[in-house]
Amino acid sequence: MTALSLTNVCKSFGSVEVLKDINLTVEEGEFVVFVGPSGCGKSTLLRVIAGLEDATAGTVNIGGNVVNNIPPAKRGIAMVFQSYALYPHLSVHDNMALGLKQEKQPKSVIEERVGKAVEMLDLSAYVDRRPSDLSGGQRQRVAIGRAIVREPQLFLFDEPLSNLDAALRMNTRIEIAELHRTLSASMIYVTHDQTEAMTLADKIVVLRDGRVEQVGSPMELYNNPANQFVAGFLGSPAMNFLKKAPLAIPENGALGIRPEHLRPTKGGRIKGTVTHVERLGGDTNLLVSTDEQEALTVRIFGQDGTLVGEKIELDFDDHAAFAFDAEQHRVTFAA
Ligand SMILES: Nc1ncnc2c1ncn2[C@@H]1O[C@H](COP(=O)(O)OP(=O)(O)OP(=O)(O)O)[C@@H](O)[C@H]1O
Repeated sequence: MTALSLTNVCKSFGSVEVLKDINLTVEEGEFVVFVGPSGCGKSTLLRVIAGLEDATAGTVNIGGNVVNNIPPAKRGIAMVFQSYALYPHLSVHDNMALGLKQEKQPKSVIEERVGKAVEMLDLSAYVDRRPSDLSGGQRQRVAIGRAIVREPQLFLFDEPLSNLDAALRMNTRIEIAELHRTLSASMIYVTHDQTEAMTLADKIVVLRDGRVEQVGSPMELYNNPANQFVAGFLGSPAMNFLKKAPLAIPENGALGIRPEHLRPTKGGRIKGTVTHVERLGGDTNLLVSTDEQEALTVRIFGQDGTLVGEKIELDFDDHAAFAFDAEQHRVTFAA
């Protein structure tokens, strides 16, 4: 069954068109990530689905029902915000129970659902604490718990990890993935972090300037990007784009090569000078300025003794490279 379908959804604020003709489906149990640069409309799209904003045009259908005129509380969704949005004067338990109380659920149901969520999220030791006495990660788990107890048809996450530090972000990301496996629930997750998108999603929706650029599984998008924007957005370090390429590319186009596909090779087709070395322990990134004055990143697996200022020759397998035309669309290489 389809958990969500959006048909020709548009949203304008005054004369500013923020969402332009969005068509999209989320299947039941699917984890869908909306990703894109700041200001591309991710949060607005999530808020239109939640009912916190009205669509200017188009249809929002949740679980088979058109919900355009249905208020947020009746849409069968639960939303988790970046800012947690917890009530400071309520305990963890009461924060999680509040939505159910407002729905006038019986006390036994409230206690059972809150108890289950507390256990699932490892919050047993904190049920009586106020949010101010919790760490950022614990607060976000409470916010997630508050969503879980409502047993929604669809979970909406709006950049839930952006206030957490790097280590906690990774742990919480894994917890969210585990939660998705346990609940088998439909989830939509907004982020501008391509690592979160790649690691969490069954399906990624890449947005740019209010439009859908491409939809697909993480590996489909990584291995088969439709255009230069998607190719450059997914992958870290980002794909290199060469204007002066050692292969035939369209006029004013670009050759795309991922950093991990470039390797130092004596007599290699790309020649340059190392301008910076990033030693990450497990990997080494070399920043190279080519003899054609273009900047490249090379990712070397493991540790590498290359020094800044060294001359370097690089090569790559032709089949691992991408060609883009002057409009940044992907094209196949001429045979
Ligand atoms: N209430 C509003 N009134 C006017 N413009 C708005 C309103 N809300 C959002 N916008 C504009 O809509 C565009 C998309 O905003 P949105 O918050 O959806 O982007 P985003 O992709 O989520 O960005 P970020 O990653 O920075 O949160 C932006 O240009 C923003 O300024």
